[in-house]
Amino acid sequence: MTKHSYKAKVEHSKYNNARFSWLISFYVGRAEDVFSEDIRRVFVINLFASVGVLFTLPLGIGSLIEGKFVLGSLLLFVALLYAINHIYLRRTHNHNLSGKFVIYPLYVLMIYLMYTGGAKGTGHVWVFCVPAVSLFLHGMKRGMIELGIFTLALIVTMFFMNSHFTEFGYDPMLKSRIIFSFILVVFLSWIYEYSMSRFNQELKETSAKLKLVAYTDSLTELLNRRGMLQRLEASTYRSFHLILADVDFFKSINDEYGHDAGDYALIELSKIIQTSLSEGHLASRWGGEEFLIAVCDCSESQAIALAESIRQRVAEYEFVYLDQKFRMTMSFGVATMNEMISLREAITLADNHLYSAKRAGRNQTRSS
Ligand SMILES: Nc1nc2c(ncn2[C@@H]2O[C@H](COP(=O)(O)OP(=O)(O)OP(=O)(O)O)[C@@H](O)[C@H]2O)c(=O)[nH]1
Repeated sequence: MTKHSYKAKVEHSKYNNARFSWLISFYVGRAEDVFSEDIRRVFVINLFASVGVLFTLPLGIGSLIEGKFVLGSLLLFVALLYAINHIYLRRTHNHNLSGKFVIYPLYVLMIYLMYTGGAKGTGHVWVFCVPAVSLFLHGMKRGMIELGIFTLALIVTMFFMNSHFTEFGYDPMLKSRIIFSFILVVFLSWIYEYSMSRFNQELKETSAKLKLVAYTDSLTELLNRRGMLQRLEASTYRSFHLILADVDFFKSINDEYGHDAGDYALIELSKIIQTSLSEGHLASRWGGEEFLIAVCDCSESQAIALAESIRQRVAEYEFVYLDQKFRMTMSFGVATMNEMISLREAITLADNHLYSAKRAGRNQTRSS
């Protein structure tokens, strides 16, 4: 990475951190990727747990003051659970388990509210928050199954149990409408969750495609320079060998056989290079007719031997394009990156050695 692009990256991340600092401090204080699906889930569950505490705590205290001991205790218990859950999530980021601590107490609390009628018969007004939370936390399939069971539990509680709900004067027509409007909210939440998950999926696929295009050379399908640098910079290897290879007199191939034949030759060369490499080795199209190869887990002499074997395979290969046949050679420069020699320095060294190979007559490998 150049100094300039590194500085730009740091500046960009500072900007993002400042822009989203309230979000970051709210959920986990982790700033690498505020848009990842995992972090979005952690954020929403944390937000829900906080809002849950804000609602259930005063409602619980209010119910206790009104003398509703069971309802008040249940609300305070849920508030406590959500507060603990919030702390647990901040520490572990385990949103799968934490989500269960949010949704199951919510189901129980809502059924209890429907059964008792809540404060002055208003219990049912809270039930409409369930579908969105359930579908968000458990996804469309499991969320819908749980919502189906929950709806059945609501119907049983409202119509077939001697619930206190009846005491507040709700006639069957009104109760049916509450159930129907609940089902409508389930349906609307399902549509929303469905379109969101489709959108997220498409976003992920597009992002993967864009990354592929940004890091791949379209002609040879090898990594391009950006892709190779990114992989080398992200590598955990402390030392690897770089082989810079350049086609000899490629301009004359283009001039003599045409640009399309030149393109075909580059594709064939990339195949020869790729089939010469072992797993874990990287090959890239570094420039026009230049290829950069990175090999690790081997000695410098093995890297030179690899360059030599590719050189020989290319020299012996007959390129056939339409009715034209031609041969080509390549020159190679080998250098090593290690604790003493940075990636940039190793690339420059490989380039210098390649230049030496060219000056010495081409079709050869040079190293330090
Ligand atoms: N067909 C084709 N030609 C390309 C492509 N990219 C670069 N080139 C050509 O590669 C040639 C490189 O020429 P030079 O830099 O003079 O090098 P050279 O002729 O290989 O000579 P030496 O490297 O000194 O042996 C130029 O003619 C470019 O047009 C490409 O994608 N397709």
